[in-house]
Amino acid sequence: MASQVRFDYSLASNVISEDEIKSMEKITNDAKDVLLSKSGAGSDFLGWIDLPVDYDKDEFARIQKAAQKIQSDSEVLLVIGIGGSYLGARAAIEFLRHGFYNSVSKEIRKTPEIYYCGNSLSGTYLKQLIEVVGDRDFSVNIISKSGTTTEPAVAFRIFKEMLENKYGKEEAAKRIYATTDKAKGALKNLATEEGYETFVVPDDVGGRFSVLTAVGLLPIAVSGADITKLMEGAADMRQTCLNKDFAENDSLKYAAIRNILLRKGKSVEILCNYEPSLHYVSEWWKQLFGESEGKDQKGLFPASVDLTTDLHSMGQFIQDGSRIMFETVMELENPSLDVTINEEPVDLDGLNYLSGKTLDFINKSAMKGTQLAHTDGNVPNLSVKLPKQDEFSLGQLFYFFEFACGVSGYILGVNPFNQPGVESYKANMFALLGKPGYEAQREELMKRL
Ligand SMILES: O=P(O)(O)OC[C@H]1O[C@H](O)[C@H](O)[C@@H](O)[C@@H]1O
Repeated sequence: MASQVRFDYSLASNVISEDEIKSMEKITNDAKDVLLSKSGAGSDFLGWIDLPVDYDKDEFARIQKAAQKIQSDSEVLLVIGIGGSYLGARAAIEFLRHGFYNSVSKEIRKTPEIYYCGNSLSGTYLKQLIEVVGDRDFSVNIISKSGTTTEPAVAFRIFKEMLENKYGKEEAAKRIYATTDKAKGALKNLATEEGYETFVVPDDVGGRFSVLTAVGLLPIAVSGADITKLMEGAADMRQTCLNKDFAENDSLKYAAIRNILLRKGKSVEILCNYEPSLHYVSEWWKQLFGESEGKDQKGLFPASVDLTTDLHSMGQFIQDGSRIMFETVMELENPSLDVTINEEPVDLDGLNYLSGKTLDFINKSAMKGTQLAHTDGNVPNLSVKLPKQDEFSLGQLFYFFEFACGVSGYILGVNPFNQPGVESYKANMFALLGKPGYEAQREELMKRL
């Protein structure tokens, strides 16, 4: 059997009793039943459950073809999207491909440079990105499920103009790939009008659960990562999540333990990594859990730290500040690359005690030491073990967290699949920008500024 992403809470066993687990097991199994029987709130957004086995195979082939075309005719790919239309692709590419992807030589990378935009409203960022693209050949993947989100729409308008000026309208259209709703939204209309190749975000898959649709798959494929293996990993984890009982179902256990800790007053979960390549997996995870659970004045606040880096900035607080948090450590068990420390004839820096040791050994020692120190400081420590830095493991990890998130949301008693709270800032922003239809609200807001 292929090695599995696993969950381990043994270091937290001092704060969680067997009785608590027994009673949460029942609640967790009920939540799983609600999820799988599609009888809970938001049940029209459960397309992600079967996605790893039940996806559009023709579209999948089209994604691979489009990726090859982009690889052959572009030095740069711009991925325009925000939130769920951005974080999954970036998480995968940064985890699976070279840590200095855009900086290494083309001979090493072999695929186009990839830059992300439409994930902020900074003019400086866009201006500088235009400079980076320069006069090189480029393509654009505009990704927006709704097709109406302001940040990506603004960035797209700018790069669409740049493409049309460079290649002419007809040729530019062949370098624009639109991933959006199958029928509605401004982007869909634009794509139909201009003849762009389009990919579909299924109706029943919400943005933050969409990494295994064209949303994530096209940029990931362009980067040279193997999207077939990514789907296989997710499918493998799906089997476990759907079919195994609680005792052998780590995703269910993770959902259960985090809810036990929440009910004990731990209101912040910090996802930790010891590999820089996992940074954007944490960013993806924060949206997944934050938007799914943070509502009705409830939910764990999902935070993240990169370690050991942040031990030198946030370590003090975690060890010794307000006792409001627990940690979930993503542990990469077998990194694909490593470095060994050499012996120096004169031990001037005092590091000879590490000679012959690998960085991974030092890193894991730092991790274990930190886990014990934080446990002693009353920060319960959970761990998610990731066997390898490869597509199969990452596919498993994505599904592991998605399934836990759906179950955990139902344990919490919220609708894990909507995000009504996101609209408030948008309405204010539109009013302040003078968007037609927001006149009354604009007047009210202007009085407050
Ligand atoms: O894909 P889009 O429709 O452009 O949405 C992008 C993101 O922005 C929205 O405001 C939602 O809160 C997110 O859930 C979504 O992932």
